Formats: sequence, C-alpha cells, structure tokens
Amino acid sequence: MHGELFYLMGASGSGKESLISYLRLSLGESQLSFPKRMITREAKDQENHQFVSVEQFEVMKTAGELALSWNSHGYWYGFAKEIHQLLADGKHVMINGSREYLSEVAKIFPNIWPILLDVHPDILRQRLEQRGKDDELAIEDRIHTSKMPVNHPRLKLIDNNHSIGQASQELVRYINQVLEIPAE
Ligand SMILES: Nc1ncnc2c1ncn2[C@@H]1O[C@H](COP(=O)(O)OP(=O)(O)O)[C@@H](O)[C@H]1O
Ligand SMILES: O=P(O)(O)OC[C@H]1O[C@H](OP(=O)(O)OP(=O)(O)O)[C@H](O)[C@@H]1O
Repeated sequence: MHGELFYLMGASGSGKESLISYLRLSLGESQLSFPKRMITREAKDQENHQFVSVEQFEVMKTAGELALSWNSHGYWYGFAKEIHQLLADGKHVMINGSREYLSEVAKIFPNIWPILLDVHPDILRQRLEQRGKDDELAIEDRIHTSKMPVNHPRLKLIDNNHSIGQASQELVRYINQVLEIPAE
C-alpha cells in the first residue's frame, strides 16, 4: 500500500512549523514521517530546517536528488527525493510547502492531501512581530500575501486563530479521517 502525502500550507507565521512540531511530539514518527526541509537560509533559534548553501542546493537539484524545490522570499526551499521512497514503502508523510507552488507539487504527487492554515491578518501580524524573525518590510510582505487564493478539489482548511492545541486536534482528526484511523 502506498503512503499518503499531506502538504501543509499557509502564510509565513500562520503556524506550519509549530503544528508540525506539535504533531511530531504528539503522534511520534510511527504514524507520520516529517522529512526535513532544506533552505538556503541559516536556521535561527527554534527553526527546524537544514541549511544548505545555494551552491550545494544547485548541485543537488541538477543531480536529481530533490523531490521538490521552489524559490520564495529570495531563498531556495526543497525536500530530498526520500519522500518518494517513504511513500512507496507505505509511510505517510507530512511536509510544509508553498501555496504558490501547489499546482506544481500536485503534478509530481497527484494524490496529495493539501491543507491550508487559516489565520486572520491581524493575528498573523501579532505572531510575526512576536517571533521576531522578520523586519517590518518582510512582515508587510507576508501580510500582503496572507490571503493568496489556493485552489485544489481536496483542499482542507484548518483554523489556527485560536490555540495551537485546538488547531492540532482539528488537524489530527482530519489526518485520521484520511487514514481511516478510528478516533480514541
Ligand atoms: N495557535 C497559535 N497561538 C499562538 N501562537 C501561535 C499559534 N500558532 C503559531 N504561533 C506562533 O506564531 C509564530 C509563527 O508560527 P510558525 O509556526 O513559525 O509559522 P510558520 O511556520 O507558518 O511560518 C511563532 O512564534 C509561533 O509560536
Ligand atoms: O507560496 P507561499 O505560500 O507564500 O510560501 C512562501 C514560502 O513560505 C513558506 O515557508 P515559511 O512560512 O517557512 O517561510 P519563511 O521561510 O519565511 O519562514 C513556504 O514553505 C514557502 O517556502
């Protein structure tokens, strides 16, 4: 049996990394795999990606070592092709991706389950200011694109305007529904 691929999207600051950390801690890696994202940007504090230089990234991309790669906010982002193997081995996978790139990802993984985090722009602004990773201009840029339209027949919206616990419960319910795991 082939594994399922969950593709978590949302504006920067909408809570993708927080939810993925929460899921990893609460579900463990036996139910879902969480491959590491590569970014050509140094990881700060709690960020959980692998830093690679632009040169390394280009070498991997050219050598066909990446399942996905995209460019955003002036950086390269990607996932290694291990995703294909995990899915072929029947493992379910959760990754953090770009809304803009969804249609390309859906061509590579036609059976994808796209999930979009919904956060009101005012709440998003507060959270971006709190996390202190972006300057004022970058925050404005992220607010500006926070309502980017996302279209996919299977798109699932998850509300992250309240506590992270509420959003993760909703997300776990949805994942279990897709995987047909009965609720406890
Ligand atoms: N439901 C929530 N309630 C309060 N703070 C949150 C919530 N979700 C995320 N945050 C905070 O908002 C900031 C951005 O979240 P993060 O997970 O880094 O977003 P993303 O990965 O989408 O850029 C972080 O400081 C995080 O702790
Ligand atoms: O097409 P968009 O949906 O606007 O996405 C743009 C980028 O932002 C997201 O990452 P993240 O939120 O981690 O960005 P950051 O690197 O700025 O934190 C996403 O994974 C993309 O790489």
